[in-house]
Amino acid sequence: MNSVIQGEARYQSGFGNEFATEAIPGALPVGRNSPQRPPYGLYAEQLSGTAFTAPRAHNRRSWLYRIRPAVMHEPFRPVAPGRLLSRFDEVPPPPNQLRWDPLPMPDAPTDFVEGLVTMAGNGSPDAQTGCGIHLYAANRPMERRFFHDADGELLIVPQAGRLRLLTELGLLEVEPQEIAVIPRGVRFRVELPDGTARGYVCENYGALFRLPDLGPIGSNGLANPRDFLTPEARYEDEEGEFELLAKFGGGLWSARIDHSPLDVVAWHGNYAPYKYDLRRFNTIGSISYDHPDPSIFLVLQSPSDTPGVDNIDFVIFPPRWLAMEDSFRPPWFHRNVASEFMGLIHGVYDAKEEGFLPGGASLHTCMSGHGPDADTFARATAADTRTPQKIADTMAFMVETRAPIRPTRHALETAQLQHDYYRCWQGLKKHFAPPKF
Ligand SMILES: O=C(O)Cc1cc(O)ccc1O
Ligand SMILES: [Fe+2]
Repeated sequence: MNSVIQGEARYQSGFGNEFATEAIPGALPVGRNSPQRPPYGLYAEQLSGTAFTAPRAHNRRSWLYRIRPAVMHEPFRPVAPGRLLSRFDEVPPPPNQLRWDPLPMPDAPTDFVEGLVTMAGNGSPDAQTGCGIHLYAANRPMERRFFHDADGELLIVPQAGRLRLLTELGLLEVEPQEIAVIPRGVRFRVELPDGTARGYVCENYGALFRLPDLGPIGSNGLANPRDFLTPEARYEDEEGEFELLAKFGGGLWSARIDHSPLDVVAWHGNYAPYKYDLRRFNTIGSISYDHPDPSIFLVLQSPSDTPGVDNIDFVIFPPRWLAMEDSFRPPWFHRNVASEFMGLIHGVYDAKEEGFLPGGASLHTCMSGHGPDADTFARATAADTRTPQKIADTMAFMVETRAPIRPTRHALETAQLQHDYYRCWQGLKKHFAPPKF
């Protein structure tokens, strides 16, 4: 088997492959999914991430061979969801440009789920369209508790501190500048190897993230499929008092469970968590003139029902060379029918000299004007564009959505909101000098 070993974790490479993995040799049934008696007394269970009848190219499901079936837990009861939300009608969405300082690390003991704070979103889990955009800041591991999100798949973007994601289908270890995707419904718990962790989560209510078509780019480029890593099977055989948390219907629920649900000894299929190192992205740009549309930086897309118009585009702005001649090289001034929520993982973003901090966030909603701040404009209009320029030490990302992104009440009332954000454009000078006739 083509195994990729990183630290303690073992992965299989490829995007959406038909993987097959067993923690004990012989645990995977051969030739059928649901034999009368699966090997070693395991239970067979199917986990479907798309409709049974979805076209083969988009059909995602896995078969799990586990010590106990997932149904074995006590009833779920609602619990206070903290600041984790799936409703975006609390406040009228302002058309203002918004920006936030990083979320402070918590004072009180806070695990990954407790540390989730919803900043914005659109659509709804029931409608199976849109997304929730959350930040997290955590300082303790999830102990004796597990979580699954029935509302959407979770795209996790660590900004500070590594995460150990122990999932039903195996272990993912991710660090800042890597991302992880946990499919809808997959149970997991999060440990913090560095003691604390902070980052972003995009909860995708719509179609599963996939790699975009490459069109005229050809058969390689952007995020290459083999750089996506899915864990090999790994299981816990533990009994005791545990808690199973579920996000469902926008709410948070809790059930007692008397064993670890991470008890999948073997699995096969194409519905599984994965991780990707954003530094592997094959960035493509202009080698003649002009700054291309940010779609050139697309890592993963969640398509909508309208061809070419995505529910979510997950886009990154990685280190790269700028070679465009006689061009304004940074992102241009623009307004967009789509809405743009951005985060900064590392370094400085090339459209903002200051104020957009690692761990911070910005939101430029449908048709709100934005672009380079006054300092960036001054620098870029004076730059010598006869030579290429390297943008190094940077990693920003954007969650771009078809529907307007609506901030939560918390996002508009938090102390992290930068009330003076608009000022970064107020220094743009009038340069108009018409010819005198
Ligand atoms: O607004 C932004 O900073 C994101 C962005 C970057 C870019 O290179 C082109 C368009 C765009 O919206
Ligand atoms: Fe933009």
